[in-house]
Amino acid sequence: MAVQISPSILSADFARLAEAAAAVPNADWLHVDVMDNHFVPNLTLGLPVVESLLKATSTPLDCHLMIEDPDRWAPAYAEAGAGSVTIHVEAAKAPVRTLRQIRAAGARAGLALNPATAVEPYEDLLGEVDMLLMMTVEPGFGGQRFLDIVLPKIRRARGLIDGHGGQIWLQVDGGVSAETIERCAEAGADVFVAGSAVYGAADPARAIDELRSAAEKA
Ligand SMILES: O=C(CO)[C@H](O)[C@H](O)COP(=O)(O)O
Ligand SMILES: [Fe+2]
Repeated sequence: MAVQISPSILSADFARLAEAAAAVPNADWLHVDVMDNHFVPNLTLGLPVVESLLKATSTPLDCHLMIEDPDRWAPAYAEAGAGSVTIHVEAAKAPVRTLRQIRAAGARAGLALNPATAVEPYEDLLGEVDMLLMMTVEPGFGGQRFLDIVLPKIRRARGLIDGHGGQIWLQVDGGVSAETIERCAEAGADVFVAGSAVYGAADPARAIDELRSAAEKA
């Protein structure tokens, strides 16, 4: 699978989100971190902002829901037009139903795992997902340090995906930079979220090009 880069607008200026989207025409996705101050200790944005962003950009939205009740809210993001909607296994009470609802609404269905959550118990859900998201920081904030301890799990997830034989993407999120992206790619990731490494750079589009070539080299 070709490398895909999904810059996280968490590190952009929330008063200028349309400009943040326009600054990265070479992005494959725009990663939107939805946080509710319950599942994670931070509060960001929700459905109304996603609806406005959808009107402001043609780049597909990759919505990462860090919320307590994804079963209630995830389908609405898909119905609104998000290209991908990811729910956390630690939060979902009915993940199979919710993943099916996301797909039925026309979006790609993602399943996210916190750094300490093992992937093996979710092997039977692979048929329900289009993407696995491996958190490489504890969710809640941008700009954190990449957790190397997640790399063996990324390798195991790659093995499970390859064994499954489907077209499941493997995303990494948290502390992904020019310095860490090669390790993620070597471990088998193919979709890379980067917030501070893109929006903290003087030239966000150039930062994406650099991340992409580093991942492609690995
Ligand atoms: O889900 C997230 C945090 O919970 C963000 O997507 C992630 O942290 C991106 O920011 P950075 O690349 O700066 O780590
Ligand atoms: Fe995220």
